[in-house]
Amino acid sequence: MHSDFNIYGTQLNSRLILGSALYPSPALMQQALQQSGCEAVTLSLRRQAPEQQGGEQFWQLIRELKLQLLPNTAGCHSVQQAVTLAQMSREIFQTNWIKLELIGDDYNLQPEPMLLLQAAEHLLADGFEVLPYCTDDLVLCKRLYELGCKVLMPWAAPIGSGLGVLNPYALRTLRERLPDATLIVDAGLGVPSHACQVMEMGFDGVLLNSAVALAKDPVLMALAFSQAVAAGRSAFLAGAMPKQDFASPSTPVLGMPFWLQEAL
Ligand SMILES: CC(=O)[C@@H](O)[C@H](O)COP(=O)(O)O
Repeated sequence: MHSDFNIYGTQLNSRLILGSALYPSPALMQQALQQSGCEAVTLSLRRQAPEQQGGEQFWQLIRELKLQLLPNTAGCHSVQQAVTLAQMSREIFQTNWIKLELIGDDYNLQPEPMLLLQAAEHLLADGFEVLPYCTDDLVLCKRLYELGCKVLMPWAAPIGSGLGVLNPYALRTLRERLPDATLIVDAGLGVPSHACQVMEMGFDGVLLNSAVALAKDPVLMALAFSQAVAAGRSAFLAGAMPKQDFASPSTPVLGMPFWLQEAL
């Protein structure tokens, strides 16, 4: 089916973006990415120290997949760090995409909103296509969008927590108030139903890592997430029935049964 999902003009058929860290082995990472059908993968120059990830084998397997690379600035705490890492990533990975992560609190890895705005402005002016990882705060998201970030990545919950959507009201509000922004929920999803939930809300996509990489069977979990994302998207397009506080029989009992009518 034709997809209208795009990131800064690059069309993607899958609305699932996966991370490349924390897998039991590079080979399992490759299989999980393949099984998920994802077309973009996020990776970090800083975190993915070659010796921790299987060295050259890691890069070889990533290259073989021929996915869109989404470098991220994971672990950065200042504008300067994030900008420098983004520039290095652009040179190495040959892409203008940058997932901008700028951490303001080390306990819950919460993004630093003020520095995020500064760094986004700087990178946009430098020709980057910026995907900021942000909280679900409406005003912050509006400011990032107004700066020129066409894609926003609000969190569902802290990275690696697996808690799922902590504030459905905030995410619903973002979707309603920023109808033209591409909104990808990033971080904190633990099980496929969490991904399905945000897709049903009308989010454009999801990005996740831990839930797949740390599953007992990452390959099967990758498949489950891709199915959940597709199901949530179809449900959003189909339009859910309205909720109500009272019962309404789904099998009408008005009138006379047809067999009784015939007998009379
Ligand atoms: C891989 C990556 O970019 C993470 O920083 C991302 O935010 C995913 O979070 P989870 O690991 O909670 O899915």
